[in-house]
Amino acid sequence: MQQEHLFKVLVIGDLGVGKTSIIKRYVHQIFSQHYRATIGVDFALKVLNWDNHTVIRLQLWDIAGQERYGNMTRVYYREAVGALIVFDVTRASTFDAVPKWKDDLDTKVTLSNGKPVPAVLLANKSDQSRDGLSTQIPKLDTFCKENGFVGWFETSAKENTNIEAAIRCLVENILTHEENAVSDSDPDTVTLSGNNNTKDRGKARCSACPK
Ligand SMILES: Nc1nc2c(ncn2[C@@H]2O[C@H](COP(=O)(O)OP(=O)(O)OP(=O)(O)O)[C@@H](O)[C@H]2O)c(=O)[nH]1
Repeated sequence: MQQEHLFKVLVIGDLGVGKTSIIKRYVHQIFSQHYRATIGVDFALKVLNWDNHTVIRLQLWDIAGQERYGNMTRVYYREAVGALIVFDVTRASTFDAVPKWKDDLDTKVTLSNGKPVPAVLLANKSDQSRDGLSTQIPKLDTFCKENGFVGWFETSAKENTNIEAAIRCLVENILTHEENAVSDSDPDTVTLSGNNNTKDRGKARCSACPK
């Protein structure tokens, strides 16, 4: 029997870190150097044929970086089941803002069982030099454990590095949470298996993926 899921996923992080570019690369396979700030929120939909009997509709919410200083995020975050938090490896201030974005997320939305929504950290623009962040990147495993991220990936929207892998990691974690939530009430739950094929390069860690 065919299973369908609709997952609302937030893409958040400071101004200009590459949120829109990551979504455009993932959904439309395009990249542009041209920067146009997102105002408020934008949306994109990606349909994934996850396996032979599972279709996933990913509703990606591209939230403007400037919203960190606004009050709208509570409205945007409602009913989200996962998040990508993005920083720019060329600007340390965008990494310093990551715990603020994570706090914002965790205080404004939780899963139906009260647990935090799974979040994956993206170190974007990995095609550029890491400037002030060269000492932090090797410590991202520890940073993720301390800040409650399920995994992290060095990504490049420009070169299409690790974006599919990062989103697959997030979806695997969302599915795991869903299974746990359903199996609490339904002992006949079917276990889903993810697709782990990847050609992506770059450093990464995902708690739901085989090591
Ligand atoms: N070199 C490089 N540039 C990138 C990458 N991703 C995004 N950019 C550039 O960074 C700039 C900002 O990208 P956006 O995707 O608009 O950033 P954003 O996070 O959506 O910005 P806001 O909507 O203002 O929050 C653009 O000029 C992009 O071309 C990347 O992986 N590598």
